[in-house]
Amino acid sequence: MTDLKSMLATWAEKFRPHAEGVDLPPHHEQCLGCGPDNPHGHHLQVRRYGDGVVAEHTFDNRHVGAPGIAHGGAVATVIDDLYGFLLYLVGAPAVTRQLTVDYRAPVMIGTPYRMEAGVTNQEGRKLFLAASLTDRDGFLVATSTAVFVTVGVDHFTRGTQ
Ligand SMILES: CCCCCCCCCCCCCC(=O)SCCNC(=O)CCNC(=O)[C@H](O)C(C)(C)COP(=O)(O)OP(=O)(O)OC[C@H]1O[C@@H](n2cnc3c(N)ncnc32)[C@H](O)[C@@H]1OP(=O)(O)O
Repeated sequence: MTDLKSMLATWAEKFRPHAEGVDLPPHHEQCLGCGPDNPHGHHLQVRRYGDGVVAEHTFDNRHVGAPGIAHGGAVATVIDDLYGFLLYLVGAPAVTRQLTVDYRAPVMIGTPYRMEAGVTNQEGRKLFLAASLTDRDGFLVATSTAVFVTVGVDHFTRGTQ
């Protein structure tokens, strides 16, 4: 299990201002979306893009639903994790309260996609987020919205008790 103390030690580093186009740090080493040490993970790499974030991502054979097509849950996982990188720009930890995905076309295994996400509105603790997934021709394959709610760091200690 990821050591919470070591995660907290990197917290200030993660929430510092990030330059445009530079890779953002993973949430932690074992994160299913972006953790480099998770053998089952997606190893998502994300950059700041203006006020939002962007990633190029290719699903592989670990993420198959129908043959040759990515599992919808895998797609939702990666979108959810992409939203998690917006928190570095917002400057506060938050968790997913609601996630919707509109699957407009199949997401193909072995095909690179561009994913973008941004904050559309903020009301108190609630962050309203939106994301898109497009193929190399700019065809819109999936869209998403989410509501994240900011939490204190103590929220993350539950899994370690
Ligand atoms: C330190 C270590 C850090 C580790 C790094 C991790 C970084 C992150 C990694 C990221 C990885 C990826 C991310 C992940 O995988 S995050 C993991 C998946 N998510 C969770 O586990 C969250 C589970 N839920 C909770 O813990 C609680 O529900 C929380 C704490 C979120 C809020 O419980 P709380 O009891 O406090 O509040 P509430 O539930 O009454 O609601 C709060 C507000 O929200 C409004 N609302 C609700 N739904 C909607 C809606 N559809 N449209 C509009 N509004 C909506 C609602 O009306 C209310 O508004 P208001 O009445 O206050 O105005």
